[in-house]
Amino acid sequence: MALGSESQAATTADPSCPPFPLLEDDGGHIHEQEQEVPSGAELELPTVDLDAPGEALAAACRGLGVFRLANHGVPASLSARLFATARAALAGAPFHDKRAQPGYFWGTPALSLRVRDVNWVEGFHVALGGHQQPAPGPPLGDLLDLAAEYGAHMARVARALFDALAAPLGLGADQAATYLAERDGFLRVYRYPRCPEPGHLGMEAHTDSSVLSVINQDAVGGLQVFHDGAWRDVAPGAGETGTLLVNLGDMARAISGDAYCSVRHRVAASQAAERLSLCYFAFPQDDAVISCAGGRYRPFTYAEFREQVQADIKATGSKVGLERFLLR
Ligand SMILES: O=C(O)CCC(=O)C(=O)O
Ligand SMILES: [Fe+2]
Repeated sequence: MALGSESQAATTADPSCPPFPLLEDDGGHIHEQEQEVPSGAELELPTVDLDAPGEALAAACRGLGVFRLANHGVPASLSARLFATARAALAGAPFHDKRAQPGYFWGTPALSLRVRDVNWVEGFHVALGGHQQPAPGPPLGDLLDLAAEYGAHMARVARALFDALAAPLGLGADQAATYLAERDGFLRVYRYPRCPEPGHLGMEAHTDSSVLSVINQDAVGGLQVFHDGAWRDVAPGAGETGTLLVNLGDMARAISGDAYCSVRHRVAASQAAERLSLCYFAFPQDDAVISCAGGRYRPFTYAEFREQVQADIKATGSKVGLERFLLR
């Protein structure tokens, strides 16, 4: 059931693609456990209006933990320019050039260390929050400039959503401020290249460690949400200039005492079309003590949580997450 040889990683003919390992003769064994889980019908998501989030937001957070966001105020022209630049920087550049660029990654090493589970994805990790980046030439330099402008919109959106979803939790002013460091989040610019064979995931199943994550995707689709015991497709909607998609992460679940849902999700790889997405993640401040009266978790700092996740991934290849902090 193992790959013939990890050293025999095959590349596709496309020079923009990283050397993703392909299966040799026993196609389809990857993610066999995932594939035992049934696939259900497409999942309808609720829509929240950022101008009037109200009860729709609270219901979406308590229910699915994922929703579409309308009236988000991100200019369609900014989104379109960012996608075009991302396409040029990823699909339009040879792998050998990209791998030398700051922030470039492929195969999501942060989520899995096992070669056989490598994810069919590449991208750039862009730290927001004013860290001085060396200024590379175009198209990556342009991408970073646009990402900074887009990141400011994401911070605005995240703060507005957080204040609305935190209100019913009765957080103090200090908690409301430190539980979301919206300007210090990061942006991942993903490209899921066309995959030459079935049985691969673009991104394996996980919950986000964030407070909340905001996904902007093209019209290709591939995102799936685990709901009622099945993997359900999420329609991409109108694509890059339409509604955004928001999902809550582990920190929203912890500060709400499990009232809010940190949704399990993954991305299917497609043989038919490549997919681009821009994902923004907002976290608590590193030293924020996450606690919830009557909750199931012991108080922990966000830095502690992040370090535990990294340690678990290093030791086992997978994230354990909040279970690690359960009160004994
Ligand atoms: O590309 C996407 O739509 C989702 C990516 C994702 O789930 C993640 O980066 O955590
Ligand atoms: Fe995610």
